[in-house]
Amino acid sequence: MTFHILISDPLSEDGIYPLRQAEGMNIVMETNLTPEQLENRIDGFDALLVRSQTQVTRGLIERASNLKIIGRAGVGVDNIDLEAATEKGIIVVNAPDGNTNSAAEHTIAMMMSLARKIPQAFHALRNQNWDRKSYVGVELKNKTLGVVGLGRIGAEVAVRAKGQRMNVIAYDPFLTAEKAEKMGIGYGTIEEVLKAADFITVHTPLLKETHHLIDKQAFEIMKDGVQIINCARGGIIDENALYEAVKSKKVAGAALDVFEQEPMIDFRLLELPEIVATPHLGASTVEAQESVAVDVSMDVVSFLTTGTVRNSVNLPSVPKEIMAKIEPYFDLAERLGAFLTDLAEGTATEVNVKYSGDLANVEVGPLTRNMLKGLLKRHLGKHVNDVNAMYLANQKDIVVNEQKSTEAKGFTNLITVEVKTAKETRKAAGTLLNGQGARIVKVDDYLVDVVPAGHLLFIRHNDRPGVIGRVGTLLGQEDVNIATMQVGRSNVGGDAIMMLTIDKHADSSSLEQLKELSEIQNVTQIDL
Ligand SMILES: NC(=O)C1=CN([C@@H]2O[C@H](COP(=O)(O)OP(=O)(O)OC[C@H]3O[C@@H](n4cnc5c(N)ncnc54)[C@H](O)[C@@H]3O)[C@@H](O)[C@H]2O)C=CC1
Ligand SMILES: O=C(O)C(=O)COP(=O)(O)O
Repeated sequence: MTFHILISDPLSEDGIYPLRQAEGMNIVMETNLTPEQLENRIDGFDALLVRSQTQVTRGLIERASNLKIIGRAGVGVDNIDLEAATEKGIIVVNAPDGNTNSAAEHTIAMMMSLARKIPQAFHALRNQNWDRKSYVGVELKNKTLGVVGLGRIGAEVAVRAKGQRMNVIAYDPFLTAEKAEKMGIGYGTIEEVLKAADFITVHTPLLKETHHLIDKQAFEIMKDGVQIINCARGGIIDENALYEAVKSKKVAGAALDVFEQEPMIDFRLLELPEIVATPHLGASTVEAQESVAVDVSMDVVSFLTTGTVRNSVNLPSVPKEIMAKIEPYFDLAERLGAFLTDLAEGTATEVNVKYSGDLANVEVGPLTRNMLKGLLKRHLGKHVNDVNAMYLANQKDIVVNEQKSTEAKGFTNLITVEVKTAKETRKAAGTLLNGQGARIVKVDDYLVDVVPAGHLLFIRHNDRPGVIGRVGTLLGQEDVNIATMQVGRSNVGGDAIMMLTIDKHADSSSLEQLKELSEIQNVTQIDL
């Protein structure tokens, strides 16, 4: 089998060796495509690898009928329409750690350039202007650096700034007093940080919530003569507000690596002598590029060949050791979902899944997604997978509840799925028997022991002498061989069930004849 991989932004050749070494990878590198050319090119590719340049829009995703994985060789995924990818069941992975160091070093370099006006002085010198008066800077020592966003890069910047003998104060919604104390930095609300700082550096992702986080009002509460650094994302700082704040001397200078529009088309900010800038070079080191390309290539190979990834952005990551525990149950969960779709009459409005026994102590999200995949695939088709199963369930207004219990009624593990429709509530429970594989052990309130595979008939009837024989005879006449049969009843002469495994799909006329037999209430065929 050959997988087709399109690399549409420049990636380190040394870093993509996991792709080059893997068998069956057809790698196409086309890094100069226009958005239109890319849209016309994408169909047929299984994987797309990008950096920040390629805009992976909904339009592009819609044209990518075969795409399974988008790999972002870097951190920020704001150039990828995650919602569209998730809806289509395309997994998005990134390389969150590989460029942290380079981005932090670049931030410090930018702050020092800004403080000592190095780019401006160099520019003057280049123009043969020996000017020592215009480029008097300020020291970093004893100044306060405000860090907005203390994640991987923000934290590395904070550590380095302390090395410059700066005081550091940070704001991050996840920053605790203990962590701040451990790092030897101060913390506060965003307002407190903005008010206290001589230099402010932003390190948040670009989200709806962080768009124009630093706007006109934010500049107003800052110290006069504050200096700003942005090596995170254009758009976190409102460029128009920054322009005005620099013009009015509120802001003494700004160092920018990233811009609202990239590549830059409006150079107005750069006309201000207080601005220093680089064209999004934070991650542009040999080391970072190799590292992010290796990480993302490994995930792409791993996903295409084994279905597992380490750094998914649109699917919660599960630690390897937990994955090893739950993976054996994926198939059972999916089959239970499929079984109940066929069993329950009407469309599911609520699905309750209960994990008992061993499973109560592990992360079960992936199991629920597999169960939903089985449940939804019947009606929504092959494109349902564990990436989009939860999204599709939400979209169809299906309420999904998870429950856990250490008590497993004699089994070491048990997955019980209850499906509610407008018409009825149906239930099935399954387990993995040591060495014997998956079994459905309960349907509604009846105990059974059925391998969840092949062609099944679930029959509800009245517990009367001769019913079982009549079913067997009729199926025999219809040339349908019964492989296994289980019976159960609520009480003698009451409601009863038959659960048959048959060797082939029974046609609808056979099912109609079965339904016409006296004492038969209902017949459901389930193909797993
Ligand atoms: N210039 C460049 O070439 C590079 C830029 N980046 C960008 O740097 C940024 C940070 O990357 P990482 O540190 O790896 O990400 P991260 O995910 O480790 O850290 C982001 C932090 O921002 C915090 N945050 C979220 N919303 C916030 C808010 N409203 N206010 C304050 N904090 C908030 C989060 O809690 C998190 O701790 C991203 O935007 C990334 O795209 C990353 C690498 C290179
Ligand atoms: O990793 C990130 O978020 C970056 O901004 C790096 O972008 P790039 O891969 O250099 O286009």
